[in-house]
Amino acid sequence: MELDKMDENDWKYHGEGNKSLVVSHLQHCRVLRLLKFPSDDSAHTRQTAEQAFRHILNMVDYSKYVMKPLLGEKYVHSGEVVKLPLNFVRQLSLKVQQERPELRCDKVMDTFSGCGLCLPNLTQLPLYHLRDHRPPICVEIKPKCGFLPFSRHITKECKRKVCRFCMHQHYKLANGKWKRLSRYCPLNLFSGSKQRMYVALKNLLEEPQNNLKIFKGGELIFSCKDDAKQQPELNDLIQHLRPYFPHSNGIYNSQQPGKAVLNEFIQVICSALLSGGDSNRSGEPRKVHLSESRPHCEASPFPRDLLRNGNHGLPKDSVLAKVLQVQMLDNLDIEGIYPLYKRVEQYLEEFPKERNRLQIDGPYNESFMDTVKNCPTEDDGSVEYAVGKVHQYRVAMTAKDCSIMITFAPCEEDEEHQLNLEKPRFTYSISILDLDPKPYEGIPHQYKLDTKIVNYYLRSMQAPPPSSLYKERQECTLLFHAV
Ligand SMILES: O=P(O)(O)O[C@@H]1[C@@H](OP(=O)(O)O)[C@H](OP(=O)(O)O)[C@H](O)[C@H](OP(=O)(O)O)[C@H]1OP(=O)(O)O
Ligand SMILES: Nc1ncnc2c1ncn2[C@@H]1O[C@H](COP(=O)(O)OP(=O)(O)OP(=O)(O)O)[C@@H](O)[C@H]1O
Repeated sequence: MELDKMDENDWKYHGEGNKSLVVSHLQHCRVLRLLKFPSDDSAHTRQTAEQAFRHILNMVDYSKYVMKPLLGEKYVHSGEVVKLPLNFVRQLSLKVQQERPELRCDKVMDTFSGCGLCLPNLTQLPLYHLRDHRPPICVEIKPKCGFLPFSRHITKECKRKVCRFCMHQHYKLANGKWKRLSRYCPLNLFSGSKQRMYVALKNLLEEPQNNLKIFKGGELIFSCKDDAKQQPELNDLIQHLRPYFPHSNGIYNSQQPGKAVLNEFIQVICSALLSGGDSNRSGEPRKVHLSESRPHCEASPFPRDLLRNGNHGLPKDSVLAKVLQVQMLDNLDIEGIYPLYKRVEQYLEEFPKERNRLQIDGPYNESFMDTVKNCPTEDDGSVEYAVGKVHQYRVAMTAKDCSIMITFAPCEEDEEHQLNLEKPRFTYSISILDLDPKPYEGIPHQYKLDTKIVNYYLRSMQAPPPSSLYKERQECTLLFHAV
Protein backbone atom coordinates (compact mmCIF):
# COMPACT_ATOMS: atom_id res chain seq x y z
CA MET A 1 0.00 0.00 0.00
CA GLU A 2 1.56 3.27 -1.11
CA LEU A 3 0.49 5.79 1.48
CA ASP A 4 1.19 8.81 -0.71
CA LYS A 5 -1.08 7.45 -3.45
CA MET A 6 -4.13 6.68 -1.37
CA ASP A 7 -7.38 6.92 -3.32
CA GLU A 8 -10.75 6.71 -1.54
CA ASN A 9 -12.18 4.91 -4.58
CA ASP A 10 -9.99 1.90 -3.78
CA TRP A 11 -11.77 1.44 -0.43
CA LYS A 12 -15.30 0.67 0.65
CA TYR A 13 -17.28 0.69 3.87
CA HIS A 14 -16.83 -2.60 5.71
CA GLY A 15 -18.32 -2.18 9.19
CA GLU A 16 -18.08 -0.41 12.49
CA GLY A 17 -18.45 -0.76 16.22
CA ASN A 18 -18.70 1.74 19.02
CA LYS A 19 -15.14 3.02 18.74
CA SER A 20 -13.95 2.49 15.18
CA LEU A 21 -15.01 2.40 11.55
CA VAL A 22 -13.48 -0.11 9.18
CA VAL A 23 -13.01 0.16 5.39
CA SER A 24 -11.74 -2.63 3.19
CA HIS A 25 -9.57 -2.46 0.08
CA LEU A 26 -11.30 -3.44 -3.15
CA GLN A 27 -8.40 -5.56 -4.42
CA HIS A 28 -6.07 -6.39 -1.56
CA CYS A 29 -6.90 -8.37 1.60
CA ARG A 30 -6.46 -5.30 3.80
CA VAL A 31 -8.63 -3.15 6.01
CA LEU A 32 -8.12 0.26 7.58
CA ARG A 33 -9.49 0.79 11.06
CA LEU A 34 -10.20 4.44 11.81
CA LEU A 35 -11.18 5.77 15.20
CA LYS A 36 -14.50 7.50 15.85
CA PHE A 37 -15.49 10.21 18.30
CA PRO A 38 -18.77 11.59 19.64
CA SER A 39 -19.82 14.32 17.20
CA ASP A 40 -20.04 16.87 20.03
CA ASP A 41 -16.59 16.03 21.46
CA SER A 42 -14.40 18.95 20.48
CA ALA A 43 -11.43 17.66 22.52
CA HIS A 44 -10.42 15.18 19.82
CA THR A 45 -10.22 17.87 17.16
CA ARG A 46 -7.68 19.65 19.34
CA GLN A 47 -5.62 16.47 19.68
CA THR A 48 -2.35 16.81 17.79
CA ALA A 49 -1.47 14.29 15.09
CA GLU A 50 1.37 13.20 17.35
CA GLN A 51 -1.03 12.44 20.26
CA ALA A 52 -3.37 10.54 17.93
CA PHE A 53 -0.44 8.53 16.57
CA ARG A 54 0.69 7.66 20.13
CA HIS A 55 -2.86 6.63 21.03
CA ILE A 56 -3.11 4.15 18.16
CA LEU A 57 0.45 2.96 18.79
CA ASN A 58 -0.60 2.27 22.38
CA MET A 59 -3.47 0.12 21.04
CA VAL A 60 -1.07 -1.83 18.83
CA ASP A 61 1.37 -2.34 21.73
CA TYR A 62 -1.45 -3.56 23.94
CA SER A 63 -2.51 -6.07 21.32
CA LYS A 64 1.09 -7.16 20.63
CA TYR A 65 2.63 -7.29 24.12
CA VAL A 66 -0.37 -8.07 26.30
CA MET A 67 -3.21 -9.76 24.42
CA LYS A 68 -1.13 -11.75 21.93
CA PRO A 69 0.98 -13.57 24.56
CA LEU A 70 -2.18 -14.31 26.55
CA LEU A 71 -4.40 -15.40 23.68
CA GLY A 72 -1.83 -17.00 21.43
CA GLU A 73 0.30 -15.92 18.50
CA LYS A 74 -1.85 -17.65 15.93
CA TYR A 75 -5.10 -15.88 16.81
CA VAL A 76 -4.01 -12.24 17.10
CA HIS A 77 -3.13 -9.79 14.30
CA SER A 78 -1.98 -6.53 15.82
CA GLY A 79 -1.66 -4.53 12.59
CA GLU A 80 0.42 -1.42 12.04
CA VAL A 81 -0.18 2.27 12.57
CA VAL A 82 -0.30 4.25 9.33
CA LYS A 83 -0.25 7.96 8.63
CA LEU A 84 -2.78 8.77 5.94
CA PRO A 85 -3.13 11.90 3.80
CA LEU A 86 -5.81 14.12 5.39
CA ASN A 87 -7.49 14.66 2.05
CA PHE A 88 -7.87 10.90 1.60
CA VAL A 89 -9.43 10.48 5.05
CA ARG A 90 -11.87 13.37 4.49
CA GLN A 91 -12.98 12.02 1.11
CA LEU A 92 -13.31 8.53 2.57
CA SER A 93 -15.44 9.82 5.43
CA LEU A 94 -17.82 11.48 2.94
CA LYS A 95 -17.89 8.37 0.77
CA VAL A 96 -18.82 5.94 3.56
CA GLN A 97 -21.33 8.18 5.33
CA GLN A 98 -24.36 6.91 3.42
CA GLU A 99 -23.46 3.27 4.15
CA ARG A 100 -23.30 3.72 7.90
CA PRO A 101 -26.09 2.25 10.03
CA GLU A 102 -28.17 4.92 11.71
CA LEU A 103 -27.59 3.53 15.17
CA ARG A 104 -23.84 4.22 14.80
CA CYS A 105 -24.14 7.77 13.50
CA ASP A 106 -23.94 9.33 16.95
CA LYS A 107 -20.19 9.27 16.36
CA VAL A 108 -18.06 10.67 13.55
CA MET A 109 -14.93 9.30 11.93
CA ASP A 110 -11.66 10.94 12.92
CA THR A 111 -10.74 13.10 9.95
CA PHE A 112 -8.28 15.29 11.84
CA SER A 113 -5.33 13.16 12.85
CA GLY A 114 -4.67 11.25 9.63
CA CYS A 115 -3.83 8.17 11.70
CA GLY A 116 -5.29 4.72 11.25
CA LEU A 117 -4.57 1.06 11.77
CA CYS A 118 -3.86 -1.22 8.84
CA LEU A 119 -4.79 -4.90 9.32
CA PRO A 120 -5.28 -8.01 7.22
CA ASN A 121 -8.88 -8.41 6.07
CA LEU A 122 -9.80 -11.36 8.25
CA THR A 123 -13.08 -12.01 6.43
CA GLN A 124 -11.02 -13.25 3.46
CA LEU A 125 -8.56 -16.08 2.94
CA PRO A 126 -5.54 -14.74 1.00
CA LEU A 127 -5.23 -16.15 -2.56
CA TYR A 128 -8.20 -18.41 -1.95
CA HIS A 129 -10.25 -17.02 -4.87
CA LEU A 130 -7.72 -18.51 -7.28
CA ARG A 131 -8.81 -22.04 -6.39
CA ASP A 132 -12.58 -22.21 -5.97
CA HIS A 133 -15.55 -20.31 -7.29
CA ARG A 134 -17.16 -20.34 -3.84
CA PRO A 135 -15.83 -17.36 -1.86
CA PRO A 136 -14.88 -17.78 1.82
CA ILE A 137 -17.57 -17.57 4.47
CA CYS A 138 -16.67 -15.67 7.62
CA VAL A 139 -18.56 -15.95 10.89
CA GLU A 140 -17.88 -13.22 13.42
CA ILE A 141 -19.02 -13.88 16.98
CA LYS A 142 -18.83 -11.46 19.88
CA PRO A 143 -19.22 -14.10 22.58
CA LYS A 144 -19.18 -11.83 25.71
CA CYS A 145 -18.50 -13.14 29.22
CA GLY A 146 -18.50 -16.94 29.34
CA PHE A 147 -18.46 -17.63 33.08
CA LEU A 148 -20.42 -16.88 36.24
CA PRO A 149 -18.48 -14.75 38.71
CA PHE A 150 -17.22 -16.65 41.75
CA SER A 151 -15.73 -13.80 43.77
CA ARG A 152 -16.40 -13.60 47.51
CA HIS A 153 -17.02 -9.86 47.04
CA ILE A 154 -20.30 -10.42 45.23
CA THR A 155 -23.25 -9.04 47.18
CA LYS A 156 -26.17 -10.08 44.94
CA GLU A 157 -26.75 -13.83 44.89
CA CYS A 158 -28.34 -13.77 41.41
CA LYS A 159 -24.93 -12.91 39.89
CA ARG A 160 -23.76 -16.40 40.88
CA LYS A 161 -26.67 -18.02 39.05
CA VAL A 162 -27.50 -15.90 36.02
CA CYS A 163 -24.82 -14.68 33.64
CA ARG A 164 -24.16 -11.03 32.90
CA PHE A 165 -25.26 -11.33 29.24
CA CYS A 166 -28.65 -12.83 30.10
CA MET A 167 -29.27 -10.22 32.82
CA HIS A 168 -28.09 -7.40 30.56
CA GLN A 169 -30.63 -8.40 27.91
CA HIS A 170 -33.49 -7.16 30.10
CA TYR A 171 -31.79 -3.83 30.69
CA LYS A 172 -31.03 -3.39 26.97
CA LEU A 173 -34.62 -4.14 26.09
CA ALA A 174 -35.87 -1.57 28.60
CA ASN A 175 -33.46 1.02 27.18
CA GLY A 176 -34.63 0.35 23.64
CA LYS A 177 -31.23 -0.91 22.45
CA TRP A 178 -32.93 -4.07 21.17
CA LYS A 179 -36.56 -4.91 20.52
CA ARG A 180 -36.43 -8.62 21.36
CA LEU A 181 -34.59 -10.68 23.95
CA SER A 182 -31.85 -12.91 22.67
CA ARG A 183 -31.89 -16.52 23.87
CA TYR A 184 -28.15 -16.77 23.32
CA CYS A 185 -26.23 -17.57 26.50
CA PRO A 186 -22.41 -17.33 26.45
CA LEU A 187 -22.16 -20.13 29.01
CA ASN A 188 -23.59 -22.52 26.43
CA LEU A 189 -21.07 -21.40 23.80
CA PHE A 190 -18.13 -21.74 26.20
CA SER A 191 -19.35 -25.05 27.65
CA GLY A 192 -17.35 -27.32 25.33
CA SER A 193 -20.47 -29.48 24.98
CA LYS A 194 -21.34 -29.76 21.30
CA GLN A 195 -25.02 -29.84 22.11
CA ARG A 196 -24.93 -26.68 24.18
CA MET A 197 -22.70 -24.93 21.65
CA TYR A 198 -25.14 -25.91 18.93
CA VAL A 199 -27.97 -24.31 20.87
CA ALA A 200 -25.91 -21.16 21.47
CA LEU A 201 -25.16 -20.79 17.75
CA LYS A 202 -28.75 -21.51 16.81
CA ASN A 203 -29.87 -18.79 19.24
CA LEU A 204 -27.38 -16.36 17.69
CA LEU A 205 -28.78 -17.08 14.23
CA GLU A 206 -32.31 -16.48 15.49
CA GLU A 207 -31.44 -13.14 17.09
CA PRO A 208 -27.95 -11.92 16.12
CA GLN A 209 -28.03 -8.47 17.79
CA ASN A 210 -24.39 -7.33 17.80
CA ASN A 211 -23.10 -10.81 18.62
CA LEU A 212 -23.14 -12.39 15.17
CA LYS A 213 -22.21 -11.25 11.67
CA ILE A 214 -21.68 -13.41 8.60
CA PHE A 215 -19.69 -12.42 5.53
CA LYS A 216 -19.34 -14.08 2.14
CA GLY A 217 -16.34 -13.09 0.02
CA GLY A 218 -15.82 -10.18 2.43
CA GLU A 219 -19.39 -8.86 2.00
CA LEU A 220 -21.73 -8.74 4.99
CA ILE A 221 -24.62 -11.11 4.27
CA PHE A 222 -26.18 -11.61 7.70
CA SER A 223 -26.37 -9.43 10.82
CA CYS A 224 -28.94 -7.55 12.85
CA LYS A 225 -30.93 -5.19 10.68
CA ASP A 226 -30.34 -1.46 10.94
CA ASP A 227 -33.95 -1.21 11.95
CA ALA A 228 -33.87 -3.24 15.15
CA LYS A 229 -37.56 -4.13 14.74
CA GLN A 230 -36.85 -6.12 11.59
CA GLN A 231 -35.75 -9.72 11.84
CA PRO A 232 -32.72 -11.01 9.95
CA GLU A 233 -33.40 -13.07 6.89
CA LEU A 234 -32.52 -16.68 7.62
CA ASN A 235 -33.92 -17.85 4.30
CA ASP A 236 -31.52 -15.57 2.41
CA LEU A 237 -28.67 -16.94 4.50
CA ILE A 238 -29.67 -20.50 3.58
CA GLN A 239 -29.55 -19.58 -0.12
CA HIS A 240 -26.04 -18.19 0.33
CA LEU A 241 -24.87 -21.30 2.20
CA ARG A 242 -26.45 -23.94 -0.04
CA PRO A 243 -23.50 -24.30 -2.48
CA TYR A 244 -21.16 -25.01 0.46
CA PHE A 245 -23.23 -27.94 1.71
CA PRO A 246 -24.45 -29.57 -1.52
CA HIS A 247 -25.14 -33.00 -0.01
CA SER A 248 -27.47 -31.59 2.67
CA ASN A 249 -29.83 -30.43 -0.08
CA GLY A 250 -31.37 -33.84 -0.38
CA ILE A 251 -29.81 -36.71 1.53
CA TYR A 252 -31.29 -36.37 4.99
CA ASN A 253 -34.25 -34.28 5.83
CA SER A 254 -35.43 -33.83 2.26
CA GLN A 255 -38.55 -32.15 3.64
CA GLN A 256 -36.61 -29.21 5.01
CA PRO A 257 -33.26 -28.97 3.21
CA GLY A 258 -32.79 -25.37 4.40
CA LYS A 259 -32.69 -26.52 7.98
CA ALA A 260 -30.21 -29.25 7.09
CA VAL A 261 -27.93 -26.60 5.56
CA LEU A 262 -28.09 -24.54 8.75
CA ASN A 263 -27.44 -27.64 10.86
CA GLU A 264 -24.30 -28.42 8.90
CA PHE A 265 -23.21 -24.81 8.98
CA ILE A 266 -23.52 -24.72 12.78
CA GLN A 267 -21.54 -27.93 13.06
CA VAL A 268 -18.71 -26.44 10.98
CA ILE A 269 -18.56 -23.42 13.30
CA CYS A 270 -18.60 -25.69 16.37
CA SER A 271 -15.74 -27.79 14.98
CA ALA A 272 -13.69 -24.66 14.29
CA LEU A 273 -14.34 -23.27 17.76
CA LEU A 274 -13.23 -26.55 19.35
CA SER A 275 -10.21 -27.05 17.09
CA GLY A 276 -6.60 -26.17 17.83
CA GLY A 277 -6.27 -28.26 21.00
CA ASP A 278 -2.97 -30.02 21.49
CA SER A 279 -2.80 -33.71 22.40
CA ASN A 280 -1.58 -35.38 25.55
CA ARG A 281 -0.05 -38.86 25.48
CA SER A 282 -3.36 -40.62 25.04
CA GLY A 283 -4.00 -38.55 21.94
CA GLU A 284 -7.04 -36.84 23.49
CA PRO A 285 -7.06 -33.04 23.39
CA ARG A 286 -6.33 -31.68 26.88
CA LYS A 287 -9.41 -29.97 28.35
CA VAL A 288 -9.80 -26.86 30.48
CA HIS A 289 -12.37 -27.12 33.26
CA LEU A 290 -13.91 -24.24 35.12
CA SER A 291 -13.77 -25.68 38.59
CA GLU A 292 -14.28 -22.28 40.27
CA SER A 293 -17.40 -21.35 38.39
CA ARG A 294 -20.84 -22.89 38.16
CA PRO A 295 -21.15 -24.15 34.58
CA HIS A 296 -24.77 -23.24 33.86
CA CYS A 297 -26.75 -20.03 33.74
CA GLU A 298 -30.22 -20.31 35.22
CA ALA A 299 -31.72 -17.90 32.70
CA SER A 300 -30.66 -19.96 29.72
CA PRO A 301 -33.52 -21.94 28.22
CA PHE A 302 -31.35 -25.04 27.76
CA PRO A 303 -33.09 -28.34 28.58
CA ARG A 304 -32.02 -29.40 32.08
CA ASP A 305 -31.68 -33.10 31.30
CA LEU A 306 -29.09 -32.33 28.60
CA LEU A 307 -27.02 -30.38 31.13
CA ARG A 308 -26.41 -33.57 33.06
CA ASN A 309 -24.64 -35.16 30.07
CA GLY A 310 -21.14 -34.97 31.45
CA ASN A 311 -18.66 -32.26 32.29
CA HIS A 312 -17.18 -31.25 28.95
CA GLY A 313 -14.59 -28.50 29.14
CA LEU A 314 -12.84 -26.87 26.20
CA PRO A 315 -9.76 -28.21 24.37
CA LYS A 316 -6.81 -26.35 25.91
CA ASP A 317 -5.64 -24.50 22.80
CA SER A 318 -9.05 -23.83 21.31
CA VAL A 319 -9.90 -20.20 20.70
CA LEU A 320 -12.74 -20.37 23.23
CA ALA A 321 -10.47 -21.73 25.96
CA LYS A 322 -7.96 -18.96 25.29
CA VAL A 323 -10.57 -16.20 25.45
CA LEU A 324 -12.21 -17.68 28.54
CA GLN A 325 -8.95 -17.98 30.45
CA VAL A 326 -8.21 -14.31 29.87
CA GLN A 327 -11.76 -13.32 30.82
CA MET A 328 -11.29 -15.20 34.08
CA LEU A 329 -8.42 -12.93 35.10
CA ASP A 330 -11.34 -10.98 36.50
CA ASN A 331 -11.54 -13.09 39.64
CA LEU A 332 -12.67 -10.36 42.05
CA ASP A 333 -15.61 -9.10 40.00
CA ILE A 334 -16.25 -5.37 39.63
CA GLU A 335 -17.50 -5.40 43.24
CA GLY A 336 -14.05 -6.44 44.42
CA ILE A 337 -12.22 -4.21 41.93
CA TYR A 338 -13.99 -0.94 42.67
CA PRO A 339 -12.54 -0.54 46.21
CA LEU A 340 -9.07 -1.31 44.81
CA TYR A 341 -9.59 1.31 42.10
CA LYS A 342 -10.44 3.80 44.86
CA ARG A 343 -7.25 2.81 46.69
CA VAL A 344 -5.25 3.59 43.54
CA GLU A 345 -7.10 6.89 43.06
CA GLN A 346 -6.38 7.96 46.61
CA TYR A 347 -2.71 7.14 46.18
CA LEU A 348 -2.52 9.05 42.89
CA GLU A 349 -4.11 12.09 44.48
CA GLU A 350 -1.26 12.12 46.96
CA PHE A 351 1.46 11.11 44.50
CA PRO A 352 0.32 12.15 41.01
CA LYS A 353 3.74 11.51 39.49
CA GLU A 354 3.41 7.82 40.33
CA ARG A 355 0.86 7.45 37.52
CA ASN A 356 3.65 6.82 35.03
CA ARG A 357 5.57 4.33 37.18
CA LEU A 358 2.38 2.38 37.82
CA GLN A 359 1.68 2.34 34.06
CA ILE A 360 -1.93 3.40 34.55
CA ASP A 361 -2.21 4.56 30.91
CA GLY A 362 0.52 2.33 29.55
CA PRO A 363 3.00 1.94 28.05
CA TYR A 364 1.74 -1.54 27.37
CA ASN A 365 5.00 -3.43 27.33
CA GLU A 366 6.64 -6.44 28.99
CA SER A 367 6.71 -4.67 32.33
CA PHE A 368 2.94 -4.09 32.20
CA MET A 369 2.54 -7.73 31.28
CA ASP A 370 4.70 -8.77 34.26
CA THR A 371 2.35 -6.92 36.59
CA VAL A 372 -0.62 -8.69 35.03
CA LYS A 373 1.00 -12.12 35.27
CA ASN A 374 2.68 -11.83 38.66
CA CYS A 375 0.07 -10.03 40.70
CA PRO A 376 -0.01 -11.59 44.22
CA THR A 377 -3.10 -13.57 45.12
CA GLU A 378 -3.48 -12.09 48.62
CA ASP A 379 -4.17 -8.42 49.31
CA ASP A 380 -1.31 -7.00 51.39
CA GLY A 381 -2.93 -3.55 51.45
CA SER A 382 -0.39 -2.11 49.01
CA VAL A 383 -1.05 0.11 46.02
CA GLU A 384 0.98 -2.37 43.95
CA TYR A 385 -1.54 -5.12 44.68
CA ALA A 386 -4.43 -2.79 43.82
CA VAL A 387 -2.81 -1.72 40.53
CA GLY A 388 -2.04 -5.35 39.61
CA LYS A 389 -5.66 -6.39 40.12
CA VAL A 390 -6.96 -3.34 38.22
CA HIS A 391 -4.63 -4.16 35.30
CA GLN A 392 -5.85 -7.78 35.34
CA TYR A 393 -9.46 -6.62 35.41
CA ARG A 394 -8.95 -4.35 32.41
CA VAL A 395 -7.29 -7.14 30.43
CA ALA A 396 -10.21 -9.44 31.29
CA MET A 397 -12.65 -6.73 30.13
CA THR A 398 -10.95 -6.65 26.74
CA ALA A 399 -11.44 -10.42 26.43
CA LYS A 400 -15.10 -10.06 27.46
CA ASP A 401 -15.69 -7.63 24.59
CA CYS A 402 -13.56 -9.12 21.80
CA SER A 403 -14.83 -10.88 18.67
CA ILE A 404 -13.86 -14.21 17.16
CA MET A 405 -13.71 -14.54 13.38
CA ILE A 406 -13.84 -17.95 11.72
CA THR A 407 -13.22 -17.80 7.99
CA PHE A 408 -13.63 -21.00 6.01
CA ALA A 409 -13.91 -22.18 2.45
CA PRO A 410 -14.17 -25.53 0.64
CA CYS A 411 -10.73 -27.09 0.40
CA GLU A 412 -8.84 -29.72 -1.51
CA GLU A 413 -8.07 -33.05 0.16
CA ASP A 414 -4.41 -32.47 1.08
CA GLU A 415 -4.71 -29.03 2.65
CA GLU A 416 -3.26 -28.53 6.12
CA HIS A 417 -5.82 -26.75 8.30
CA GLN A 418 -8.87 -28.82 7.65
CA LEU A 419 -11.93 -29.08 9.79
CA ASN A 420 -12.35 -32.64 10.81
CA LEU A 421 -15.74 -33.29 9.29
CA GLU A 422 -16.57 -36.27 7.13
CA LYS A 423 -17.82 -34.08 4.33
CA PRO A 424 -17.67 -31.46 3.04
CA ARG A 425 -14.13 -30.36 3.94
CA PHE A 426 -13.14 -26.81 4.66
CA THR A 427 -9.91 -24.90 5.00
CA TYR A 428 -10.20 -22.30 7.74
CA SER A 429 -8.55 -19.63 9.81
CA ILE A 430 -9.53 -18.28 13.23
CA SER A 431 -8.70 -14.82 14.58
CA ILE A 432 -9.56 -12.71 17.59
CA LEU A 433 -10.21 -9.03 16.98
CA ASP A 434 -11.10 -5.85 18.81
CA LEU A 435 -8.42 -6.23 21.46
CA ASP A 436 -8.19 -2.62 22.56
CA PRO A 437 -7.27 -1.55 26.09
CA LYS A 438 -10.27 -0.61 28.26
CA PRO A 439 -9.74 2.71 29.99
CA TYR A 440 -8.81 2.81 33.68
CA GLU A 441 -11.28 5.72 34.06
CA GLY A 442 -14.09 3.42 32.93
CA ILE A 443 -14.11 1.46 36.21
CA PRO A 444 -16.63 3.68 38.10
CA HIS A 445 -18.94 3.42 35.08
CA GLN A 446 -18.59 -0.38 35.10
CA TYR A 447 -19.45 -0.43 38.79
CA LYS A 448 -22.61 1.63 38.28
CA LEU A 449 -23.64 -0.33 35.19
CA ASP A 450 -23.27 -3.62 37.07
CA THR A 451 -25.60 -2.39 39.81
CA LYS A 452 -28.14 -1.15 37.26
CA ILE A 453 -28.12 -4.42 35.32
CA VAL A 454 -28.59 -6.55 38.42
CA ASN A 455 -31.29 -4.33 39.94
CA TYR A 456 -33.13 -4.14 36.67
CA TYR A 457 -32.96 -7.89 36.24
CA LEU A 458 -34.28 -8.55 39.73
CA ARG A 459 -37.15 -6.15 39.11
CA SER A 460 -38.05 -7.66 35.74
CA MET A 461 -38.07 -11.14 37.26
CA GLN A 462 -40.87 -10.01 39.54
CA ALA A 463 -42.86 -8.99 36.44
CA PRO A 464 -41.72 -11.31 33.62
CA PRO A 465 -41.85 -9.81 30.11
CA PRO A 466 -44.48 -11.09 27.67
CA SER A 467 -43.26 -14.24 25.92
CA SER A 468 -43.57 -12.51 22.54
CA LEU A 469 -40.32 -10.74 23.33
CA TYR A 470 -38.61 -13.97 22.48
CA LYS A 471 -39.46 -14.07 18.83
CA GLU A 472 -41.12 -17.25 17.69
CA ARG A 473 -40.10 -18.08 14.13
CA GLN A 474 -41.86 -21.20 13.00
CA GLU A 475 -40.49 -20.85 9.50
CA CYS A 476 -36.90 -20.91 10.65
CA THR A 477 -36.79 -22.65 14.02
CA LEU A 478 -33.78 -24.87 13.62
CA LEU A 479 -33.87 -28.61 13.99
CA PHE A 480 -32.11 -30.10 16.95
CA HIS A 481 -29.91 -32.92 15.74
CA ALA A 482 -27.63 -35.06 17.84
CA VAL A 483 -24.05 -33.83 17.26
O1 LIG B 1 -20.39 -2.94 28.84
P1 LIG B 1 -20.98 -3.87 27.84
O2 LIG B 1 -20.94 -5.29 28.28
O3 LIG B 1 -22.35 -3.45 27.42
O4 LIG B 1 -20.08 -3.84 26.53
C1 LIG B 1 -20.00 -2.72 25.62
C2 LIG B 1 -20.55 -3.19 24.28
O5 LIG B 1 -21.93 -3.39 24.42
P2 LIG B 1 -22.64 -4.82 24.26
O6 LIG B 1 -23.15 -5.15 25.64
O7 LIG B 1 -21.68 -5.80 23.75
O8 LIG B 1 -23.77 -4.55 23.33
C3 LIG B 1 -20.33 -2.12 23.21
O9 LIG B 1 -20.77 -2.67 21.98
P3 LIG B 1 -21.88 -1.94 21.07
O10 LIG B 1 -21.42 -0.53 20.88
O11 LIG B 1 -23.16 -1.98 21.85
O12 LIG B 1 -21.94 -2.73 19.81
C4 LIG B 1 -18.85 -1.76 23.07
O13 LIG B 1 -18.16 -2.89 22.60
C5 LIG B 1 -18.29 -1.31 24.40
O14 LIG B 1 -16.88 -1.20 24.28
P4 LIG B 1 -16.15 0.19 24.00
O15 LIG B 1 -16.68 1.13 25.04
O16 LIG B 1 -16.51 0.58 22.63
O17 LIG B 1 -14.70 -0.11 24.17
C6 LIG B 1 -18.54 -2.33 25.49
O18 LIG B 1 -18.16 -1.73 26.72
P5 LIG B 1 -17.11 -2.35 27.74
O19 LIG B 1 -17.88 -2.71 28.94
O20 LIG B 1 -16.47 -3.52 27.11
O21 LIG B 1 -16.16 -1.24 27.97
N1 LIG C 1 -9.09 -7.09 10.58
C1 LIG C 1 -10.38 -7.08 10.21
N2 LIG C 1 -10.76 -7.76 9.12
C2 LIG C 1 -12.05 -7.77 8.72
N3 LIG C 1 -13.03 -7.12 9.35
C3 LIG C 1 -12.71 -6.41 10.45
C4 LIG C 1 -11.38 -6.36 10.94
N4 LIG C 1 -11.37 -5.58 12.05
C5 LIG C 1 -12.64 -5.19 12.24
N5 LIG C 1 -13.45 -5.68 11.29
C6 LIG C 1 -14.90 -5.47 11.16
O1 LIG C 1 -15.23 -4.17 11.59
C7 LIG C 1 -16.16 -4.23 12.68
C8 LIG C 1 -15.83 -3.14 13.67
O2 LIG C 1 -14.53 -3.36 14.19
P1 LIG C 1 -14.24 -3.39 15.74
O3 LIG C 1 -15.04 -4.46 16.39
O4 LIG C 1 -12.79 -3.45 15.92
O5 LIG C 1 -14.84 -1.98 16.16
P2 LIG C 1 -14.98 -1.34 17.57
O6 LIG C 1 -15.62 -0.04 17.36
O7 LIG C 1 -13.65 -1.34 18.25
O8 LIG C 1 -15.95 -2.35 18.34
P3 LIG C 1 -16.66 -2.17 19.76
O9 LIG C 1 -18.08 -1.81 19.49
O10 LIG C 1 -16.56 -3.53 20.38
O11 LIG C 1 -15.93 -1.13 20.53
C9 LIG C 1 -16.02 -5.63 13.25
O12 LIG C 1 -17.20 -6.04 13.87
C10 LIG C 1 -15.67 -6.46 12.02
O13 LIG C 1 -16.84 -6.85 11.34
